Amino acid sequence: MSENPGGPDEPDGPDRPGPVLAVEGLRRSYGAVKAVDDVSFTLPHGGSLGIVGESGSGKTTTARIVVGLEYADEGEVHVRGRSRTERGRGRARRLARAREVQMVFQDPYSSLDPRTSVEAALRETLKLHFPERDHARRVRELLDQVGLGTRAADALPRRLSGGQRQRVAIARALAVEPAVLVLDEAVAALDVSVQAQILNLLADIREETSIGYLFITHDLGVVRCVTDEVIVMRHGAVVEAGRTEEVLADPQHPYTRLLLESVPRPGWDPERIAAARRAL
Ligand SMILES: Nc1ncnc2c1ncn2[C@@H]1O[C@H](COP(=O)(O)OP(=O)(O)OP(=O)(O)O)[C@@H](O)[C@H]1O
Repeated sequence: MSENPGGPDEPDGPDRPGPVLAVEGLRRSYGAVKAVDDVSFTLPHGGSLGIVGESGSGKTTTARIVVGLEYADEGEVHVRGRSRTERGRGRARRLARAREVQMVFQDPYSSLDPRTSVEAALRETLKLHFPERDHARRVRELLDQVGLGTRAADALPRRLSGGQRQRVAIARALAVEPAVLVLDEAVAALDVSVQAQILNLLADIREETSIGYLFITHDLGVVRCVTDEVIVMRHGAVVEAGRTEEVLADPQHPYTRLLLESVPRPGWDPERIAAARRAL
């Protein structure tokens, strides 16, 4: 049987027409809570889309549905034109789904196995997805790509800083050569200077590869830095969407304006923001 579950009908690359990721009419409720309420968006090949909103707005649930960690009550997720919402059967299909979309989580401390060295973690992933390849060479390439020296290769996660761990998590995701990388608050736990390094690294990787990014964040600074387009979520629904620079320079929805005004700066008045929030 073919080990290529994608089959010959799975074209790839930036020249392929259509978005790399298309999300249509997603809905997910938990009891009476509409966590995701009719969310649609597309991500072009090699593009970077931010999903921004406050805690509880439905960003993470949307991301988890895209990755396949959560199911949708309604709606469709397509990667490279192929549906992800049909439940895949069999190991080969599961691996193929994992190769389509990878996720980097907020907490680099809990996302790595404390007993596994960096090199072993990368080798494990490579063995699973590309059993026939030269893993030693690929491990070196991946470490190089995320700016980690060979010294880091032998280290256990606890010997690494938060920024280094996040580099390992990114390398492990890249090892799978996904079409889409979902980053859920991936720099939120890091110091500001380390955040900037990781965001620069992600920008470089996007330039070098045709990978598309879906950035889940509450941080408008992150959105400004690394996304081309943004959608703003509130109470599970998309309230505004557009080019990042346009949305941030000229927000149309009162909630987006409030999010922008909520960023602390000199002369900032939290009382006024709280009143505006109550009025919304
Ligand atoms: N497994 C679950 N069971 C019950 N309710 C849930 C579950 N997951 C999410 N919710 C609820 O769905 C809503 C959206 O949550 P979600 O985590 O997607 O928002 P978010 O914008 O990512 O917030 P945060 O940044 O705090 O994670 C919230 O009201 C949340 O309490």
